[in-house]
Amino acid sequence: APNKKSLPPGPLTFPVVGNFLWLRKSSSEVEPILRSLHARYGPMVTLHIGSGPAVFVASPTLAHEALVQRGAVFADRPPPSATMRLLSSNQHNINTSSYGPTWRLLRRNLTAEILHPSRLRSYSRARTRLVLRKRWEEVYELRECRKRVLIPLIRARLKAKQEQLSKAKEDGNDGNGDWMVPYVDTLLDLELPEEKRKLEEDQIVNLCWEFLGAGTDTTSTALQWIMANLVKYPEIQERLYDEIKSVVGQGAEQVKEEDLERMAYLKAVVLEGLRRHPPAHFVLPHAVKEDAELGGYTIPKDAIINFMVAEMGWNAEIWEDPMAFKPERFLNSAGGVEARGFDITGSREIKMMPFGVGRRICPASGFAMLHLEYFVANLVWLFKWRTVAGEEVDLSEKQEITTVMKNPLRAQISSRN
Ligand code: HEM
Repeated sequence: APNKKSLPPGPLTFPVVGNFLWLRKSSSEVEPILRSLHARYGPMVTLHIGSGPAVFVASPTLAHEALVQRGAVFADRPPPSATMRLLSSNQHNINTSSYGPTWRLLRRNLTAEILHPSRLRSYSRARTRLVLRKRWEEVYELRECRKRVLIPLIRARLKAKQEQLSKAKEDGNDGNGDWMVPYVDTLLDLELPEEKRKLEEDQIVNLCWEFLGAGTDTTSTALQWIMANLVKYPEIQERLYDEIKSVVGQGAEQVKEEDLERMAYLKAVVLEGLRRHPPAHFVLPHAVKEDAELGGYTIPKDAIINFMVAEMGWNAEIWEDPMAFKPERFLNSAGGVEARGFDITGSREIKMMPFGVGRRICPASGFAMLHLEYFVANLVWLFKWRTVAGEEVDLSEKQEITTVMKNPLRAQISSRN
């Protein structure tokens, strides 16, 4: 029986250099090792890496207990490293701030003002247009698009933002429809709870960076995985095309946001993409403010605790034939409803958690779902996607900031009309 006073089991020493905080390289080296440690020791294991112990939880039931049932206990973040403190303007952004009033204020500002349904439409249109407007070459690389369009865009925006910020008060310029401006405006108005003062300029730039950074790589990675599967499995793409046609009607110029909720198979395709290929294989590191118990073990307050997102989505006790890409697993026998009603927040039970769950769940999960549906629907409605002659879609993974395709998707696309 586990000793109630002890950390979860694990190897005594573990020769990994690097840190887990930002899901970088080391996590891809550690993931297969963790898998075998879980097979040997059970659903919770401890690794001693860097400064303190890091506990990894593979069980959806224990994740639900920690993050949902006892959410407030497990909602903290570990103290940042010196570098991270600098990069986050001393923890003045959402993902690094500890569980408390500053975190709550910044997070509420984002969800209430920016990710609010009334604003979603213009954001998602602006971002979607970026990709759809691109010249579509016969063979097109989505990842190239990420590099060529999104990253320069972020750089330009940030630069522009810094310039705009210094001018913002004088000319009240809305930056010519610049879609970041409303967020900046909300940030200019905020007063920090403990310090009773407005945000400083670098903190505002930092929050904009978080907004762009957290949303761009994750979303484009998910999109690429989904499109890769639609190229690899043309019958799924055709079924999706048929569903879109039945909703928007022959000859429709594009799929509109309001059409999406009538497309159950579309939602199933996006969910299956996030289950089989979650962009983040782990959540961001969590911590507890006081020593806490979980699964019969102690989680000390200096430990990192993380949850194995990808493992949960691939759990054979929950998902039949888990490594196969089968959107219809989300449909009920009547062909709908279940996918539309699927609870991605895991509030009742966790079957997958691509956005995390509980207090620290991705604040943009709804936005990201909507955006992915909008992208996928339009890309399939406007173009037929096929493998490039003589090539096969390779679903091998590679760890970057997110888990991306080792061999980026290449596809032959042709206009549908
Ligand atoms: C497919 C797209 C996305 C995926 C898969 C995703 C996934 C995640 C995950 C796994 C976490 C960590 C949860 C935890 O630590 O427990 C997270 C946190 C976060 N995400 Fe997302 N995300 C996506 C899109 C976005 C977008 C579009 C934005 C912003 C517009 C965003 C903003 C954030 C922020 C601010 C946090 C930190 C939350 C906190 O610490 O309270 N994400 N996301």
